Amino acid sequence: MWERSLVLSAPGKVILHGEHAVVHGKVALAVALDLRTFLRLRPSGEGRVCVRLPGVGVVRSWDTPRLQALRRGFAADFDESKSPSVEQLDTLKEFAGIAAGASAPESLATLAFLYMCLAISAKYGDVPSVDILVWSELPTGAGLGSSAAFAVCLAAALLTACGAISCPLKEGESTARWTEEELTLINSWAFQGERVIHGNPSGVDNAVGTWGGALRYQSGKITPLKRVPTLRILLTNTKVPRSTKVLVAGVKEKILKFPAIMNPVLDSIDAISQECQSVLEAMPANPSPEYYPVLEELFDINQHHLNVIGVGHPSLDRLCRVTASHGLHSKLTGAGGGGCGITLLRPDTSPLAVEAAKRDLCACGFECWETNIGAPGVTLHSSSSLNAEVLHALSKS
Ligand SMILES: Nc1ncnc2c1ncn2[C@@H]1O[C@H](COP(=O)(O)OP(=O)(O)OP(=O)(O)O)[C@@H](O)[C@H]1O
Ligand SMILES: C[C@@](O)(CCO)CC(=O)[O-]
Ligand SMILES: [Mg+2]
Repeated sequence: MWERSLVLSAPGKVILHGEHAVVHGKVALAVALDLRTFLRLRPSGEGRVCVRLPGVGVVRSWDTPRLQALRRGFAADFDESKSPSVEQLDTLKEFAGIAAGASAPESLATLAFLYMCLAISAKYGDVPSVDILVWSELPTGAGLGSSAAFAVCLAAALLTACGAISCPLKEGESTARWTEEELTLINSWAFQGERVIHGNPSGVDNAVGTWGGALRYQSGKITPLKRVPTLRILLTNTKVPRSTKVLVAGVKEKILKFPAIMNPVLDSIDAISQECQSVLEAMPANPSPEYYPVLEELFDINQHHLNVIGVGHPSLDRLCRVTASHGLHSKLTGAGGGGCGITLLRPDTSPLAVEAAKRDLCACGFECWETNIGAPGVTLHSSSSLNAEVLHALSKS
């Protein structure tokens, strides 16, 4: 029986360059955000697994013997190296009463939870009777990697609860992280959760959620950036809803339809990521303004490319126009089609210019805030180390 309570968290992410192209083997540069998803796991001695996801309106619980019977009834093996099969997902949908083609946030979140719970139980031993609550500072479905932060939290909690990885938080410590080997296992199971939610993810979002910091990602290869300057980034949420799964599928369709037109665009995005990496690694920790014109131009070119591959949106065009009227450069981040955009702020951008841009963006109905990037990856917390807002959210849910 599991007897400990755990609280852990994983960060969201911002993709500087390479979204979508990374699904097709190109380079992406991504950084962890100071907005996180939190998961609390508590023992529940009732022979039930209970999951509450207030962000998507889910409250579900299942008897552990029913879950065990379902897992035993699966013909195919669960493995972190194999994609969830259509048959497995159909069986889980039927079990959870989710309609065949359902793609609502609550259906995908429930399905990802059930898949990970059963797959991890099948491989490492049954997940004990627990009560799981997930709460997030991230907007859902807005391009900031909320699905990956959710999947990373679930992977870390479930692997810990069934003993596949350690529980590294010692008495008296406020936070702790897992070993590299354990992080690799968390990342590979989080990727499975992303596969349930996204269909065909590249893995960049869960890599950032797991390792945090700033990294280069290409075809599963994760390389922390050598040096990351302090970048000031304004994040704007257009609040236009969209689905990463649908947008990724749309890009694939376009590539299949117009390979000779689309592949050079993806190659150009790849070159932008590489150029940006060279500039960032050459910049001192507190860079002077001279480095910024290149970074700004790369934002502009990539934003055009993202429109060409079909993931722009009038709200994002508006965001770019509004910030351009204040001399600032923006691009969409994540899957596009609405969601969030990022605006690069120069060290010499005056607070007045930032305030004026924010005011105009808010007047469009957008929400915007300045962010810090390079946050730590998945982390265990002692309850006493959590800030008041998180404690409040976890206790009232
Ligand atoms: N806090 C949460 N609780 C439960 N499920 C969540 C939570 N956050 C995200 N999800 C799941 O992730 C889905 C959103 O994922 P999606 O990939 O479309 O957007 P995103 O991850 O926010 O953006 P992007 O992939 O572009 O960075 C939701 O539909 C839901 O199933
Ligand atoms: C659009 C995409 O490139 C980034 C979503 O944050 C999808 C992926 O990499 O899985
Ligand atoms: Mg996502």
